[in-house]
Amino acid sequence: MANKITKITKTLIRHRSQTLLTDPETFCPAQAQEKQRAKPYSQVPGPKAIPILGNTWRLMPIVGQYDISDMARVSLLLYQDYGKIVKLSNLVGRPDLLFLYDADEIEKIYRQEGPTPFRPSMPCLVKYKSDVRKDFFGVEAGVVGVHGEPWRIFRTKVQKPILQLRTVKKYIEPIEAVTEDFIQRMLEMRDSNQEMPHDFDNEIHKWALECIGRVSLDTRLGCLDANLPTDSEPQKIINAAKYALRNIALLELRFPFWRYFPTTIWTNYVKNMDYFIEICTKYIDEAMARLKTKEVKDEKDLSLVERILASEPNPKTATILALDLILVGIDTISMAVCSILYQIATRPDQQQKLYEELRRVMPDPREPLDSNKLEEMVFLKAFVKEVFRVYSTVIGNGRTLQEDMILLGYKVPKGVQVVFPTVVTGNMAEYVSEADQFYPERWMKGGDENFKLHPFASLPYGYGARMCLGRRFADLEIQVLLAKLIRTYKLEFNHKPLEYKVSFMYAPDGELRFKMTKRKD
Ligand code: HEM
Repeated sequence: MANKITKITKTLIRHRSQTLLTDPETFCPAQAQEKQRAKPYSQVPGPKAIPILGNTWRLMPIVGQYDISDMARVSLLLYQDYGKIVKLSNLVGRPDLLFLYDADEIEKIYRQEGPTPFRPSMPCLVKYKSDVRKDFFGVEAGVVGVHGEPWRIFRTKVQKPILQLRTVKKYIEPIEAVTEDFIQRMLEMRDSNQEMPHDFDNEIHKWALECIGRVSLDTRLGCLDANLPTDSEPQKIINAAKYALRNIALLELRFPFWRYFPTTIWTNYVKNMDYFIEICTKYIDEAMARLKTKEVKDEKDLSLVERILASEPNPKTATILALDLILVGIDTISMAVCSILYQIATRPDQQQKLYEELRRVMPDPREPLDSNKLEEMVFLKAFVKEVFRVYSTVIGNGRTLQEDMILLGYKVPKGVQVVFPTVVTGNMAEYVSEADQFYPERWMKGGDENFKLHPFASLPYGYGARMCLGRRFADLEIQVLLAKLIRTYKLEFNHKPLEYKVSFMYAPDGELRFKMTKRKD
């Protein structure tokens, strides 16, 4: 009998300790209490939905109260009207959007995400990859618009070479060469007032495309040639990229007619995407042919594309990667550059500080850049971070919850798309001291220690396993351009101040007629 009791007691103790280890609520009573006290999801504040059209009408042209091009202001309005957690529910054909303006809660979501974070973006790209061109993409459809295990497998294959500093450093020289050509083009483009043409943003697009072509297709596409004919290949790629990205917001946020029948925007979108596949296949096949005849002694001699081709004999992987990099790597970087150049041109004191740093690091501007010199440009990097904080090029990031969570005291079910409006949180006094001041030094070591800077308030490249795959190249391209340009030229903007708008990215809206004059030394 005594034996039986001991056995039962032991079983109970084992069961109890297992429960303690596996059930977080028993393990952490505070969590259990939080869950008990949490309010239902239905009580999350937000604009009221109307029958049939739900809240989608709010994003429709004319009748809608929110203009997509004003999305940055919309996310601020939602915060001002409803507080730190706002639900936009009953959107036709898509799950609820939950806007979250609390950096601690954003941090909680990022830190708890599992091995396959789900970024709710680009349903039209998902349809294109998984349905319209399933024949081409198959299961290994890349990283953009791909989720779960297929995303993890693809990302694991390409992540190491693309994020390795060793690989990125190899591109300082090629990016510098592209940038020198671009600056030469800028000089040629100046009008009699030494100002850039009205469509200078198109020129920045060409520079971005030339950089991404060099990195992801191992080629100089020739976008910076003067008098590029409108039907030339590079101009066609630029137009296609612009079209695809600028229409994604319309396709995704407005009433998704394209899901039910092929609208004009959708049909053109598909044509553009098909064109990208054609271009990427052409250049990757050429790179493969070159690699086959190349004598390789060391992996270090290989370019990024060649490293991928060497490890993945099916060129499809390199082709799909190139496609993804081009899809997200042109507009993001060129809009970021439009914004950064506009800020440096309209802030002469900051430009002077940057110039002094560059003169110190690059006493002879004709000498090539290297990683040590770039490392020393601390003010330059801080300036770029401050532009991203105040004018977040990507206005927000997001995650689809893969587990139920308690956020700011509400029970939020899995499947809800949580939006992190970086453009608002990066400017909240609660997270950033003197948030309304443009102060790059806040990002520098040895700055004011009492300055608050919540690490999750401004994350221009996202966070975690799904973070921007091209961030190292983006940083490199921006640094090289700013360093080369401001070391030798003064940039001014002598026109009416520009407002920022969202045309997929958040950037100054208007003609970037910068005045460019040579410095004396
Ligand atoms: C300043 C320019 C750029 C900004 C602000 C930016 C920002 C971002 C952000 C916020 C994400 C989402 C990250 C997340 O979910 O946590 C992202 C993803 C991504 N970015 Fe960038 N990006 C920039 C430039 C580039 C460039 C130049 C490339 C290509 C060379 C690139 C390639 C990608 C790719 C492939 C993804 C998807 C990663 C994945 O889902 O696994 N980005 N970017």
